[in-house]
Amino acid sequence: MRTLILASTSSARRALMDGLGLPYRAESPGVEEDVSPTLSAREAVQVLAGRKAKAVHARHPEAWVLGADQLVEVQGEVLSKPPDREAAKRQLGKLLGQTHDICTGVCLLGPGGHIAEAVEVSRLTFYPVRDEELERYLDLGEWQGCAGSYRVEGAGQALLARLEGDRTNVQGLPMLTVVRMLRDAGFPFFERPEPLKP
Ligand SMILES: Nc1nc2c(ncn2[C@H]2C[C@H](O)[C@@H](COP(=O)(O)OP(=O)(O)OP(=O)(O)O)O2)c(=O)[nH]1
Repeated sequence: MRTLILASTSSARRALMDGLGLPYRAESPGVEEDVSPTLSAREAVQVLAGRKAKAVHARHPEAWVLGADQLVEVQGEVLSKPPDREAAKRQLGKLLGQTHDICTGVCLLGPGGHIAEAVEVSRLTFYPVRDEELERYLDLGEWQGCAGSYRVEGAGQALLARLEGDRTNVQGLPMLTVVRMLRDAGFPFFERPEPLKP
């Protein structure tokens, strides 16, 4: 039985992997997420996804390891997870009434030097909303732990006027791409659980 490790502390990513039904476990990558400011969002998420996967794979070289990283890009500015409510208000102020890209880098490492990498971009357009509505959304706390300060599968979908691309990519893992990577690596799906030994 293959060992698959999700190199992530993200509950959103775990929820997406849980839905897939493949046996896996999660482990914190424990890496610094600083990158050169000269990198674009697409370049940065690829570098960071690889860094996270490599850190966990170095601890478990016989396992398969999936790492991911996500950033928002709006009018040339790159946004990550807001540290507090005020930062989340500033982020959403940049996104409301605008179109932005959310970029997720993924990296699958396996035994024997297997590596697969991809960057998936979804394009979202938000409604312009009044300040009092923005304050009410911020009060829900969906901004916490989310690049861009919104949850597309939560109340945040009320901000969403248009979405182009993989919706799961917005939540943290581009599942169409993740499934392709896992199939290309020969992962079996829908396996029956091994019978309990008497
Ligand atoms: N549930 C949900 N989460 C979102 C949404 N948009 C962004 N996120 C989350 C997914 C990721 O946990 C986070 C992006 O930040 P990172 O890529 O740095 O990952 P994070 O530090 O959370 O975990 P990791 O680095 O994988 O341990 O934002 C959304 O619409 N819904």
